[in-house]
Amino acid sequence: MATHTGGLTLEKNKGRKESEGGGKAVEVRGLTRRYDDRAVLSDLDLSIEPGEFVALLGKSGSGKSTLLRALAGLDYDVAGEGELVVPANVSVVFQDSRLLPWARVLDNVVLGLRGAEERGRESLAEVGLAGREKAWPNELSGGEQQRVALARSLVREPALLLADEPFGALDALTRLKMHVLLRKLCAAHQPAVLLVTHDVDESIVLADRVIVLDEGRIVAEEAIELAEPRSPADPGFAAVRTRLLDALGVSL
Ligand SMILES: Nc1ncnc2c1ncn2[C@@H]1O[C@H](COP(=O)(O)OP(=O)(O)OP(=O)(O)O)[C@@H](O)[C@H]1O
Repeated sequence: MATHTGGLTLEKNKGRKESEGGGKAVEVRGLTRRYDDRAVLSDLDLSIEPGEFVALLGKSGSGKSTLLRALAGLDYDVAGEGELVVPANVSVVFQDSRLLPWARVLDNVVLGLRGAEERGRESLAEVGLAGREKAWPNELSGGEQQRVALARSLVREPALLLADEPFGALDALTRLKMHVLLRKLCAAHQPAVLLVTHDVDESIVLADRVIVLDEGRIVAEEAIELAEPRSPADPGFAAVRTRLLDALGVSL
């Protein structure tokens, strides 16, 4: 649906198509997005393989969330061009869990899914919350609420998981535990993942590939091929970190 404001043509989810299976999990071609004539994504190309984990780093305002919203089908207030092909089944996790406060934990997980209670219980067990099905969201810690958000995403077996700083509000120790959990969940479910993060070490620990965005363009890309378990103590880890920080304009 197109609307007109101030001479710009705004079109909901312009150029976004659902793939018919097979091929890449994500294919972005020539994606440009503008707010008030200012391009925040410029002619961006990106593809993600099925099951591939891609982390997206970039300074504040570099366009990370704009890209994620475009992939999620949530950019209805922005002008632009380009083509995006994404799977039909996409789940999104945000920095805040966005649980419904009036629904119990299990109901949050299976909301909108028919006959999925057993799968919902299994998902909660997978994220370490067996026995908490009947709790209310406000009875859980921030980390536990994010676990529920992950269970709610994964119970839908998404072909693409989009995560916008999902651990950004958690303390350092909880964040490390969530890294271990997310790696385990991704190994089990194999979604393609695009994770937006400000945390360079988090990107290296989790991703198969790290991309750096600056002013709406990809300025660096690193395939992460480190020995497991990945450790910041590994000299290879430190070398990747230095290159990524350099791309982010931070010199040590
Ligand atoms: N609704 C909007 N109207 C106008 N400008 C916007 C709007 N949303 C985002 N922008 C601008 O687009 C640019 C990119 O924003 P975006 O949220 O994608 O950045 P980001 O890389 O995710 O930043 P952060 O790391 O701070 O979340 C910013 O300069 C922002 O001010």
